Amino acid sequence: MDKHYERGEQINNYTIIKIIGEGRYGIVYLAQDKDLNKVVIKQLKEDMLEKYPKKVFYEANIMQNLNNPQFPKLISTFKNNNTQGYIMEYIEGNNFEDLVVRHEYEFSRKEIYTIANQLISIMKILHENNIVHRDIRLPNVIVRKNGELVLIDFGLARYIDNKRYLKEIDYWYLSDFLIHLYYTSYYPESEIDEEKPWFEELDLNQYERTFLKKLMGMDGEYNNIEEIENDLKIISSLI
Ligand SMILES: Nc1ncnc2c1ncn2[C@@H]1O[C@H](COP(=O)(O)OP(=O)(O)OP(=O)(O)O)[C@@H](O)[C@H]1O
Repeated sequence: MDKHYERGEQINNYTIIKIIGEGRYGIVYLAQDKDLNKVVIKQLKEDMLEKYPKKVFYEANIMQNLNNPQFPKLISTFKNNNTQGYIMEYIEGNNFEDLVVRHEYEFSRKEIYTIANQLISIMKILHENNIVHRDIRLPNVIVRKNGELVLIDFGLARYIDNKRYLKEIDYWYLSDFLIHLYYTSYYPESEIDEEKPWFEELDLNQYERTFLKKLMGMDGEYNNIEEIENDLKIISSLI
């Protein structure tokens, strides 16, 4: 059984405030230093450490190589008696799942294009560093108070190898992310709505539809991020 740190306990001079998540790989805590600066601590589960001693540190390794405000900074790794893991910068703000599900926020076209643009910039940094994130989903993008987006959770991120780990998977996730935002202003016409795919259900113009499909590889495919940027520019200029 993995140790679960309680409120007030310490990991490397950081005081635990509470658990904010627990997945297959680890237990995630919110903690603070003596000046009350918050950090996030990821404690790796013992069985995962045993099974995948290298893989479980990919996230820390990749974060260490990304020095940019669009990603949380890795502060340090830790190894105590029975626990191991890493400590990272805490990003204050709402994630997109909170905005969509809890706040029921309806995104306008203009906002969706701005978000798409920011996500593309984030993907550009990643891919230039040869990293594919593989999990760009609503809960993994936080909006800071100043409107900047931050991508978190590099648990599935890998170095691009053009065999198993391809950059195109992030294009697919970008499309899926944007489709979720389009759905925030979608209201079915009748209660008993027939099952339709998103590209028929959503009120998209032909450029948006092709853009989203192409990102998913359903209608041709993008070869690079510049092509994606160009198409988004055209779409944005039409509103
Ligand atoms: N650097 C960070 N700053 C702020 N919040 C964070 C940060 N990293 C993770 N979180 C939050 O902590 C919670 C758990 O994090 P995370 O998703 O990485 O782990 P998890 O619980 O194992 O989830 P999953 O199994 O879905 O990957 C989430 O609510 C996430 O928004």
